[in-house]
Formats: sequence, C-alpha cells, structure tokens
Amino acid sequence: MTQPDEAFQKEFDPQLTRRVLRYLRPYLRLVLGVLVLSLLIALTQPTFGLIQRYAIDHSFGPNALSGTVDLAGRQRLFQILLTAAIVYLCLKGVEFVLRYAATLTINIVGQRVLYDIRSDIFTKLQRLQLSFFDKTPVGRLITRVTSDVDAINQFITAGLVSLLQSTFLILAYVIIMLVVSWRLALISFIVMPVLYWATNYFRARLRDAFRNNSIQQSIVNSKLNENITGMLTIQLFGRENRNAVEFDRANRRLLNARLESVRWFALFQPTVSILGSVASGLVLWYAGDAILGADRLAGAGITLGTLIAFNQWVGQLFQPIQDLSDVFNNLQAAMASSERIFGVLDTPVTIQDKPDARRLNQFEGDVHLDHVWFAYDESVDAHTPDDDPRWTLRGIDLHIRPGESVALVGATGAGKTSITSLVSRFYDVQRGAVRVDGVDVRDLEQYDLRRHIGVVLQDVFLFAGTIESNLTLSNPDIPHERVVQACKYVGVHEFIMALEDGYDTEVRERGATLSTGQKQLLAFARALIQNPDILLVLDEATASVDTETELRIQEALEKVMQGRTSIIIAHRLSTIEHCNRIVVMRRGVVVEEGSHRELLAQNGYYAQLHRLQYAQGDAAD
Ligand SMILES: Nc1ncnc2c1ncn2[C@@H]1O[C@H](COP(=O)(O)OP(=O)(O)OP(=O)(O)O)[C@@H](O)[C@H]1O
Repeated sequence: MTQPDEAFQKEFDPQLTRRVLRYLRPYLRLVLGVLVLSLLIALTQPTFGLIQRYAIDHSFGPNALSGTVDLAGRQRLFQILLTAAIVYLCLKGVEFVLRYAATLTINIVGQRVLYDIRSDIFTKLQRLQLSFFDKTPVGRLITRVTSDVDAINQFITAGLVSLLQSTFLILAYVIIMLVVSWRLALISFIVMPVLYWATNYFRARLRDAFRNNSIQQSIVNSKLNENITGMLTIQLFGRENRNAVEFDRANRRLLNARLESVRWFALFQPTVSILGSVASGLVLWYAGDAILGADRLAGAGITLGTLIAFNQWVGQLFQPIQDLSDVFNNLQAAMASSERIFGVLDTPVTIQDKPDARRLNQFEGDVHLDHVWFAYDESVDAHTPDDDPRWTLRGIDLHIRPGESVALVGATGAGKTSITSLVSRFYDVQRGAVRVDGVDVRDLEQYDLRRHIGVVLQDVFLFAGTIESNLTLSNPDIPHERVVQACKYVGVHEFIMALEDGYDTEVRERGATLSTGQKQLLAFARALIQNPDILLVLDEATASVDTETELRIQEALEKVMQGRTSIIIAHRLSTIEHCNRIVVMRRGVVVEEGSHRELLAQNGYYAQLHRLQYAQGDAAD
C-alpha cells in the first residue's frame, strides 16, 4: 500500500550507504565476480564494431570494389570476411555467457541481501514491545518488509551495479573511439551531454508522475473499499450522491495523473531518437567529408569501416549514458527506504530479559500488583505527578493467591485490560511492581512467564492451518487424545466433529466462517491444552452471543478456571458472579473489592452497575 505521508527520496547519505553495503559483506566473492564480469562485458562491447570495421575495410576496400582484383584475390578477401564473421559470432557467444553469469550473480547477491534484511526485520519485530505496534500501523510495517526491501534490491542491482557497468562501458567506448579516430570521437561526443541532461529531466518528470499516479490510485482504492464495505450505512443514510461526487473527484485526479505520465512518456522516446539521429548525422557528415577526400581532413584515417563502426558505437553509447542518469535517482530512492528500514531495526527494545533473568519451571500462580502506576505514554516516568491525566493505572494494589479467581469489572477504559497486559509483561510499569510468585516480572525470562500464562482474548485469533494445529499452536508434542479430551471438556468436540474434516478442517480467513461463540469455545480448549498456571480471560465476546451459547461458554469458563489462578474481565456481570473475588475499577483505581454478595450488600458502584444491567436485561426481555 502506498503511504502518501512517507518521503520517496532522500539526499545521498554515505553513512546509510555504508550500512547497506555491510549487507554485501558475506557475499564479497560474488560481488568481486560481478565486478570482473562487468569489466569483461565492457571490454567485449566495442570489439564488435572493431571486427566489422576490419572486415569492411579489408574485404570491401576500394581495391575490392574497383573490380581490379582477380578471382584468387576475391576468394582471399572472402576468406577474411568469413573469419571475421566467425570471430564475431564466437565473441557474441562469449558475451552471452558473460551477461548470463553477471545477471545471475548480481541477482543472487541482491536476493540474498533481501532475504537477510527481511529476516533481520522479522526477528526485530518479534522482539519489539507491544507499545511499538500500538504506534505503528500494520500497513506501514508490511511496506517495510516488502517495497522498502525491494528498493534496497534496486539500490544493489539497478544502482551500484549499473553504476559500475555503465561507467566501464562508457570508458571502453570512449577509449576505443578516441584511439580509432579522435576527431570523429569528439564530433560524436557533442550530443552526449544533451542526452544525459534530457534523460535525467524526463526520467525525473516521469517518476514524479508515476508517484502521483500511485498516490491517486491508492486514494481511489480506499474510497472504493470504504464505499463497498460501508454500502449498508451509505444506503441507510442516503449518502449515495455525496459519495458519488467525492469518488468522481478522486477518479478525476487519477485520470489527470495518468494523462500527465502519458504526456511525458510520449515525449521521452522521440527525443532520445532525435538525439540519436543528430549524433549519427554528425558522424556521417564528418566521416563522409573525410572519405570523399576533403583536403583539410587528409590523413585523418577515416575509412568506410570506421564510419560504420562509429555509427554503431554512438548508438551503443546511448544506453549506458541513459542508465547512468538513472543511477543516482535509484540510489536516492533507496536512501529513503533504507532509512526507514534501519529506523525499524534501530528501534530500542525496551522490554527485554535481564542478563541474569530468573527461570521458573513451576509457577504457583501468585500474582501481586504492588502499588502499580502505569501509563501507555512513554514520556511518563516515575516522577510524573499523581494528578497527571496520562496515568492509566493509579496505585493499584491487588494480591491474587494461587488458585484464586478474580474478576475485574468497571466502565470501559477503566484499566482492566491494562492490568492483564502488565501481568504478561507486555508493558513495564512506571512505579511499583508486578510480581508473580513473589518475583518481579522484570526479573523473569519473558518466555517462561508467558509460557505459564494462558490468555483467552476477546477477539480469538485463528491462524491459517487446521483446527487441531490452532489448538496445539503447532506443537507436535501434544497428543491428539489430549486435544480431544480438552475439546470434550469445554463442549466443542461435537461441533468440530460435525465439520467436513473434523479436527483436520482447514481454518479459512482467520475463522470467518466460525461463530463468535464457537471461536470462544475453541479458545478455551486451546488454553486448557496449553495447561497454564495463570489464566487471563478477556471475555467480552460473551456480550455478542445468544443466551444458550453464553451458558455453554460460562460452563466452559468455570471448568477451565478450576485449580488455577484466574483473572477475568467481563462486561456481563452474570458471567463472574461465582468468582472468588470481584475487583471494581474506575478511572485506573480500585474502588471496591469483595464477593458478589458482599458488594451487593455494600450498595456501592458495583451494586449500581448490577442494577443497571438487570434493568437493561428486563427491558430487552
Ligand atoms: N495500547 C494502548 N495505547 C495507548 N493507550 C491505551 C492502550 N490500550 C488502552 N489504552 C488506554 O488506556 C485506558 C485503559 O484501557 P483498558 O483497555 O485497560 O480499559 P478497559 O477497562 O479494559 O476497557 P474496556 O472494558 O473497554 O476494554 C483507556 O483510556 C485506553 O484508551
């Protein structure tokens, strides 16, 4: 996806270039190979003109054409022509092999570097803390791993290599032309600076036009997407006409952008072609003058063969000059992409294991939030005043004993989910500590901590794969019997067996074909199979299921909670009445605590919430 807010180009930056070049280090031999191959290709190129020149001057020279050569002489001349043709062909064969080897090698290097960078980004993304993903849109990260990485490939194949190859070729042509006839060479070079400038100019205009094209295209795409997915709302609110006008505006901008690029494109090729004709014309005029015997050019050594060879060289010199004019643009585009890629790679990992992090094989399941103050905003620190509005949790004290079930309730945004995120150490607290089995989670290995915590998310995430692999999370050590046992336990076995391939049914489009309730039950089964010591359930999903499914989920939840420390977030208070303890939160603080009965008896905030929900329930009935 195009990111209109991101820069496409950046000035050449030697430091960034050095960092990209570092990725070439493991492939130094291949890079040297490309260098040698490019040099050899550059050397073969002007040779074709030389062979033709030799053949023409020796076979069709003035003597041969004047008719004064006898038959034996003619045969000898033909022999020369034949030899020249064979050498020409052989050399073309060599050129084919060289080009094949060069293209293959450079692309192998380019692709390997891409592979390395993609792996580096992926590894980094996996280590980065959740707060990074809160701030960075998914589309942008995907662009890093796809198009930005491709721009680095451009940097290597179209940038660096093209720079080398074009420079070698230009040097080879210029030297051979100067050696064969310096006068004709200088005449031919007159057009080259104009060609370089024109190519630069047109390519820059074309690139701008293409960029504008893709921006306008992405605007049209997102308008289409919005209109198609939101068609119900659009028709309900009668927004068709207004949306049509908006779409037409975007569509027209796309049309204009496309026409703009067509205009430049239509000018580009004819301009190059005219410049080529001017160069050929100049060569023809000057060489013809010399061949036809102008006195002032006597001794210039220009023959018919030289004329034909020069005509060819001039044409061939155009390509590397055009390529060269594009090299710097390619490099600049790659600069912007590399900067963005290194931006991700350099993001500091704030949540990481201490060198002496403790390992815990068995968890009791004691969870203690000890005077916890927490804010998502990274500019908040331990010294930020208590009344700062950026605090999400303000001095939470909550001790949950092993095997105890605690429900967190409160209005939306009160900080319930934040508490569960802190127990898994997805974020670090600014003040106080979160302790599991008496150990600060910051002193534990993250892998160990999370291995013992089972989380049932409100939006159950199903991966591409079978139902079974989704339940075991692709762990081959979990036997099928255990999976079936867990599914029977939470009451989802019959449903799975009714599917086309039972446990081997492929989950499509992240389980779009499964109902919310079914996904929730699968999530419970998954949690059971992983057998965690601490269970976090974010069960808002029950809010959107029917009463029967809710009862089944309720039953499954009770079973899953048995014997383990559980923290449950529920919006439906009926779900959590049976919990050992209910913690009521409001704006980041705990306002009430106790069992369902105790809280009702207190007649405070919980009782109020409870009354409200029952009133709603009655109204709905
Ligand atoms: N990843 C995040 N980055 C920044 N702010 C966040 C993030 N997650 C939550 N918040 C903010 O923190 C506050 C507490 O959110 P939290 O999700 O903990 O509330 P909650 O009680 O679980 O609400 P709900 O019942 O709606 O899920 C809210 O104001 C929310 O906007």
